[in-house]
Amino acid sequence: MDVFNSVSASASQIKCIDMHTSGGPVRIPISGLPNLIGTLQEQFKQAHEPEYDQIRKRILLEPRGHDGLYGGMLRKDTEFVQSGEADIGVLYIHAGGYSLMCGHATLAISRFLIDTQDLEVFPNREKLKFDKESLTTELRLHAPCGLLRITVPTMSDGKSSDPNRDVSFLSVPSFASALNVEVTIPPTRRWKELGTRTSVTVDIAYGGSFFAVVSAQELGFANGIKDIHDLDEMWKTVNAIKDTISTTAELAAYTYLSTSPDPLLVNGVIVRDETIGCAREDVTGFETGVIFVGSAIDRSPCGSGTGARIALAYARGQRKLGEKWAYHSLLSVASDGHGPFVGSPVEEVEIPGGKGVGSRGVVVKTEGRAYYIGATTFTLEKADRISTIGFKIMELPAAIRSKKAV
Ligand SMILES: O=C(O)[C@H]1NCC[C@@H]1O
Repeated sequence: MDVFNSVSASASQIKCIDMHTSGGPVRIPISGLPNLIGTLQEQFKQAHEPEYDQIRKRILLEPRGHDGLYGGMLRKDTEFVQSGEADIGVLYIHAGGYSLMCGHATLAISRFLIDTQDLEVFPNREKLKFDKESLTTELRLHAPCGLLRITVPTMSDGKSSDPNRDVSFLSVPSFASALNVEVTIPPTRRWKELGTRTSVTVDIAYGGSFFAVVSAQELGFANGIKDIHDLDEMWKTVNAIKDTISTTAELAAYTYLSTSPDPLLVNGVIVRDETIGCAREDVTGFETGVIFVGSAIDRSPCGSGTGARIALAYARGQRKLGEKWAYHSLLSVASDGHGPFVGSPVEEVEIPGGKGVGSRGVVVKTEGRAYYIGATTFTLEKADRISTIGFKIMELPAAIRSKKAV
């Protein structure tokens, strides 16, 4: 224990709680956080500055983390916390940067916020209302995309979360911004399964961030996801779609929010398959999605992508308010159906500034479970020149090419 204790006690330590939501890893730093100030959007911007961003890189990149790792930096002071609209704020972090929304991290962070009684970490913890009847606690989280309203199953002591029941959250309004748009794939970026076709038909929807949604069959995989043998190859396919949307003005126009002057662009591509998945007693249907976000495949069924897919189904008249659907990931299907997210549209709303199909949207409720997997203290020794801001092995060839000869 001597080395364990001395490393844990080092001056440069960052303490983290590690969890996973349906396999999607979530790291929650609870000490050593950057001192960001201002509104949540201002903090979001500041966090990108190298002196602050090195904390994110140190805990999420290699050798301490990996490409698929997500997390949440709790923000005790935001404008919504000051006005009493939120209990606490969060900045979602991942190995590639920062995101507006992360459903799987929200589910994990919410359990942690019920379990912690440490007022240094969560000053408003004692103000949360525990409902003895339903054995749940309500939590309001100020996220970069807006206010999330969360219900956490709680044990009868009111002080700890119940891992045997689903956490759920009501997200910011989700909407379909484009149904059946044709994306013409440049000749050099076409994939084998596309055959002689030159374009694919995709949907674009918002669930806290924008997703392009396309069926595996439309991409040319006749038997759906089962026909996908090489996930590395699939990146080329989804990146061709994503890049074409971003660089084609009339397609990028589908990724605007009225609150933002610039397009937000497509955060991820969801390759869906309605022919596989597993039902649950309380759902009317299911589907499976392989979610390509940033430089990683989502291990979880993707909370923001669940909102986007429900908005699409609702816009097509395929889903009723309150109707539950199970959203599976590759992992939940491979795990005998354990760990889907269950989503349902709960309220139809107007989307400010929305056009056409995007003028109406839905508030989506997403349910899922998160579990603790560890509590870690990371350290940085002064002599260590490699791990200060971490690295991504796949980016090293490009980094070497851009260096001057020494
Ligand atoms: O659950 C989600 O919303 C996220 N999972 C990784 C990428 C998405 O942001």
